[in-house]
Amino acid sequence: MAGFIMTLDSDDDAPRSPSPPPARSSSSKRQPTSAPAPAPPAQPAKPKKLTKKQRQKQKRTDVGLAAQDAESEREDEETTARGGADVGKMDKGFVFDGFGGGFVGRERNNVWDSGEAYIQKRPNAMPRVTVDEIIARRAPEREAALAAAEAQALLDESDGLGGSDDEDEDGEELGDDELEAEMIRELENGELDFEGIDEDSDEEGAEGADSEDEDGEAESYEEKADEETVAPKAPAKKAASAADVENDEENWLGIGQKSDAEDDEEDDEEQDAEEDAEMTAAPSGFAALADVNESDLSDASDAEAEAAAAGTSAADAALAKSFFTSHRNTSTLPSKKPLSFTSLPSCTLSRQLLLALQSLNLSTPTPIQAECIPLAMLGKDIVASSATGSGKTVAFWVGVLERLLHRDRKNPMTRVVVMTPTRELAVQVHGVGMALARYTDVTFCLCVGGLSLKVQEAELKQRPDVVVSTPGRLIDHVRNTPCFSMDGVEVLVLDEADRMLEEGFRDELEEIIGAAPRSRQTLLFSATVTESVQSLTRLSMNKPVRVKIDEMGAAAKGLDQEFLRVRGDKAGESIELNSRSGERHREALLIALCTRSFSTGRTIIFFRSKAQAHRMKILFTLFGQGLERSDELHGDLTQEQRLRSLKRFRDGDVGFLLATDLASRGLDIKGIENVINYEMPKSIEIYLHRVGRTARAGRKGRALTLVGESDRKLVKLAMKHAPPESIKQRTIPTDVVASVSKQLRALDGEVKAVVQEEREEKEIRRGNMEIQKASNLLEHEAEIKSRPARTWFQTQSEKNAAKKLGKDEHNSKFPEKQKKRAFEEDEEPLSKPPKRMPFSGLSRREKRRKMAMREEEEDRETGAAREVASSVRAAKKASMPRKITAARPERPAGEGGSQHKKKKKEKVSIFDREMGVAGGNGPSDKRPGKREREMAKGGADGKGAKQKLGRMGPKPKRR
Ligand SMILES: Nc1ncnc2c1ncn2[C@@H]1O[C@H](COP(=O)(O)OP(=O)(O)OP(=O)(O)O)[C@@H](O)[C@H]1O
Repeated sequence: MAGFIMTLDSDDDAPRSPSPPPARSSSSKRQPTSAPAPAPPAQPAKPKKLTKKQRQKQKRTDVGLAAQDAESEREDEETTARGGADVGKMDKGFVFDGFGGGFVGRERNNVWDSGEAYIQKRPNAMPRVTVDEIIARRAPEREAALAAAEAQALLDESDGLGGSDDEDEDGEELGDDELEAEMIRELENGELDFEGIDEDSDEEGAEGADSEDEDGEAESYEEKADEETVAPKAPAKKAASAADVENDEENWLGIGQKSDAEDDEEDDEEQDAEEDAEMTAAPSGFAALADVNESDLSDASDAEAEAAAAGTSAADAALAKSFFTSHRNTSTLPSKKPLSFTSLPSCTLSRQLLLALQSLNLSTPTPIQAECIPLAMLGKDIVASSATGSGKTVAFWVGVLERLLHRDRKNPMTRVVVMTPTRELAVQVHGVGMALARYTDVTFCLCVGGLSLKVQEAELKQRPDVVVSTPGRLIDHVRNTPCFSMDGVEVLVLDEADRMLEEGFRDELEEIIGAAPRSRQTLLFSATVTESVQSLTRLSMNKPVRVKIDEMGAAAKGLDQEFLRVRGDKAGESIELNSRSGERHREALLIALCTRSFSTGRTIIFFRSKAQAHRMKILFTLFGQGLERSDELHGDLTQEQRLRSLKRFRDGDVGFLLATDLASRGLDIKGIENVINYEMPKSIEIYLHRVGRTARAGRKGRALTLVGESDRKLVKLAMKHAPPESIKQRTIPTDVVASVSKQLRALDGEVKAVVQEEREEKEIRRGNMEIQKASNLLEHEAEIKSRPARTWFQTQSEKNAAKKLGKDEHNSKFPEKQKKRAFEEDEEPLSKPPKRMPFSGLSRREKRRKMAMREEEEDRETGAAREVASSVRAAKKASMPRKITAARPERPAGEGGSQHKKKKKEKVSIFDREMGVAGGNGPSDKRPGKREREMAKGGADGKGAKQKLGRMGPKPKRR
């Protein structure tokens, strides 16, 4: 991680006036203090000899003046810059006065880099080979293959066989080309969705770089697109359906259409007929969204959907009334003059914090800040929500830090815990806190998974005032780090609170709440705070104040939302219904978009699964044309890789970040201009958080979502809270997608080869790890064994169950068909039926039975190995010191068996025993089994029996 630079305490724009010491991470005396600006050479009129003390005083004054001058100059520059067009407007008259969109950048501190100090240093660890490296490694091979293919094509052409692909290629190739040709035919016939570009996308089309020739070809695409829009190429017999599709395309978002009662009546019959047709014949797919009001989305279901999205019901509303302390936003009243951080109502911020805010170019509080800071300083519990990018992080930090400035310094302990759902967000929040506390003596520790436990333990020993953490690592420290406890916690902050209250975090949250004192202050922040009081009651809050700035479901003000409709490969078929070909089309669409309309600026692309994001990274790199400037961000990477990806994206080294929902919440990266959703998540919350990565802090941004038929409800919800002019429909020219699709198909072999190499690399790495582990164990056995085992509050199965629950909850927000769509790396030709899993289609019971049988078979096969293992176990047990107990009378032979046997023996009546009956309930004289006979032979102490048992091999599994 040599690339990481700690610039947190760089003094680039820190005021040079005398200031309190900078905030530090508890172990980090590592931060150098701000260097004073060089003093200008003093030119006294009459040189006069000064004493040492006077000289020092003079120097200090000069430095102070110089710093003040520099500061005021900088302020002038900033004021000019702020007047520029870059400053966006927020509702309720608020205008972001800073540059916004990131505490990172030229003049800001790289708050993200605060995680660098915690990166785990494993000198012996084998480095992971990235996709880029593998593809670079394979470059010569690939070039050779391409050259060979070209030569072959030339040869074929000269032989007169090259005219038709269908005739001259071998079987496999022919199949692919046939499919390709068919697809192009369908596209041309209007059966597929990729229609001509519309007016909205003209501009972008012109900007876009093309696949082969950056300028010329892009223009020609555009021309074609225009032609297609005006007069779509379609065979005569298809003309009618193509026109239908065209109409459908034109109004499917319903922009500018009103659901008037009159129109309703007129349209009703038509719609009914359409709906019927949709239900019976091949559905026309994505019926115009303009009709959504009248068709399947009735007002009632609308309200339902919204209530579901907001998590509310009438009962909830009543409960909420009694649960919350009523609060009226005062800072957003129309009559109210714009506030500043120095004139917040009923609170005065300390100088240190004001200086820090100023150094971050923050002078006017956003509405959420103006409301929450005074309440937080009063020690109130808060449940706060406002749109993405509206400054919630500063809103909680300022109040918390202000309270900390009045702490009892003689009694150091962790008083504030801030929790976030993801590690990256924790790094960011920690960085912002450090930046705001730079002129205070407040100490911090970042405790997140994937980063060094040792560094964290060392810092926790120093009793930092603030711990920023993810839930899992926090619990780990509470249980296993002796010097850390949550007994002194006075403030608990849950950032992205609604996510933290989801099932996946439920148990962990309960554990943390249980560990913190009841008297603490609890602050909950999110753009989509849950309205369900039920889940909030779990946090045992004390009459919280509900601060709500924006409507639930509202996206950031400067956001343009575009939707690109995706259909399946047959007319009217939704993309979800034919997964594999559907996936191919989406891939082609995405690549076409990224090479044309989204080729400039920074774009974050969201995928539902890690596999999808990774596959797309391979495709992007192989496809080239600017797409190789991309990185992936998901849970399959190491923490170091994750942070590095973010850094490269932030610094503009890569233009595309291919991410999972890991990056959907909270991340504040300056300069993200575009967000693309590879598919629509099935919840408005996830959608809002994803698209909220752009258009932050009053800036402009663009979000594009590929939508299928089943996404209609959500598209409508997204449209509901957005101004109509911010909603756009995008289409891509048919031939562009077809051409991309063809190129992607040509890459299939290479993709497989890369995946194979990755697999091999992984195996090698795993093998090396095992060797490393074994040699560590041999070398440091005593030390390793003497370490106390780390404990966890759940058993492994409980942990797995909780994990699964969380996953299920997240997945439930995607359509059923998409859930199964996880792309298989070893993809089969489209014509083949999907691969069936073993035992798929069987009932659960039958499946279990079959699995048990298979296990048994395996057991039998590996019987020899098991026998050895169990003999070793038995020998070990035998060599263990025995418990010293009072001597027992020797049992008669055959009675020293297992617990199970003992129980059986207990049932034998005294009468039977005296009569010498071997066992059983009656005098039936059941013949002793093989085990009993072995035991009887083994002697009274049972030792021999155990050894024999080992030799006998594993006990057969119960059916
Ligand atoms: N008072 C302010 N004036 C100007 N810019 C601000 C102000 N407060 C915060 N910002 C800027 O707003 C950006 C977004 O802030 P922040 O990350 O806190 O948003 P958020 O509301 O937490 O978003 P999300 O819901 O996505 O987590 C930051 O980059 C910051 O620079």
